[in-house]
Amino acid sequence: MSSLPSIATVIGSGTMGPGIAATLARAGATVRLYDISEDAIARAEAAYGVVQGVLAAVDSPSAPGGSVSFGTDLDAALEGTELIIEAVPEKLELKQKVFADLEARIGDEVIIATNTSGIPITTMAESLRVPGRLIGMHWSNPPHLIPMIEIIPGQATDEALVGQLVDIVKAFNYVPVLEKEIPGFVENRVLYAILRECMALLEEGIVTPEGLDACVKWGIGYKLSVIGPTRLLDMAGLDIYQAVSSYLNKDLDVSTDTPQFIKDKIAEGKLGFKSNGGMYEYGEGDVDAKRKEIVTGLIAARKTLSSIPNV
Ligand SMILES: NC(=O)c1ccc[n+]([C@@H]2O[C@H](COP(=O)([O-])OP(=O)(O)OC[C@H]3O[C@@H](n4cnc5c(N)ncnc54)[C@H](O)[C@@H]3O)[C@@H](O)[C@H]2O)c1
Ligand SMILES: Cc1ncc(CO)c(C(=O)O)c1O
Repeated sequence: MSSLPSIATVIGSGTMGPGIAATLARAGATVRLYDISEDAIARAEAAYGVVQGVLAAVDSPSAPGGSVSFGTDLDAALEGTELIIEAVPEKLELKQKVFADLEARIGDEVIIATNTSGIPITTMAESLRVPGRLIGMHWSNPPHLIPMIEIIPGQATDEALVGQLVDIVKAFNYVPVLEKEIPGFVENRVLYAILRECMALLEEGIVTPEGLDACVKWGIGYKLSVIGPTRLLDMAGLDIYQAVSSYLNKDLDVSTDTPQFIKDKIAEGKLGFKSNGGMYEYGEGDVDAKRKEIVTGLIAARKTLSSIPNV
């Protein structure tokens, strides 16, 4: 755990911040979780116990001395910090304002890692006093359960920082995936390619939502959780891939915009779990039950996947 910073600060305690803070703290870091919203901090404090239980259940690496403190005082959150992880909403101007507020308070040696889902690091760094300190650190949701982090240097990122962040990620036993900068990074490019085809199949009435979920979960997710797409091609045979891709690729969806039926749902206020309806409808208590089922499933799957060889 020697590469782990002693003190780290997480900026933004919404969906991602608390799980990120808890993961670092369990590995031994003193973590300060900061938000501008008192309500968000209160929610994060309430959720922290649950997240700690989940980390214990998956046997997440643990070292003594770690802690999370919660607050809306930025100066206090930054005192002595070595690593800042920014997890505020995905808006370039907001992130750049946050970076300016941070840089007014920290020394040049402090690392800023951004959890952006895909805004180019190079663009974000343009407004920084010390552009070399900014690097992409894309956690996957839920961050305390998915043990993989994409690391994306921008054009201005210090070369030494790349290796340093790789070592930090390894120190809490996550898998660092180093990438070149590209919109959406690798994980979301693959996910959005899958989602584009899925939404087109639904829109054309080819399959029901239930059928689609079962097909992707068992036919694709189950297999890919064990072998990965590159190895899958070796298992299937490159000749089979050529035979199928030669007629299928030209038939796949290539739309460049969000599907109209998704836009219509959003216009009706159907956003998913957060509005008790989206792709599916949810009655009283259904969303909480589904959330629990998802966490239980992810815990069980992570334990299993951690216990089998990387093939
Ligand atoms: N939600 C996901 O599944 C997910 C996954 C990977 C990456 N990300 C990325 O992580 C980042 C955060 O996403 P999220 O889903 O946690 O967002 P969120 O909206 O749930 O939470 C953001 C938090 O930031 C706070 N905030 C707003 N302005 C602030 C400021 N100036 N200073 C401090 N805090 C401020 C808000 O009060 C809120 O609590 C985004 O860049 C997002 O794209 C999200
Ligand atoms: C649909 C979707 N879009 C973005 C993200 C975060 O980058 C996720 C996720 O689960 O992490 C997602 O599911």
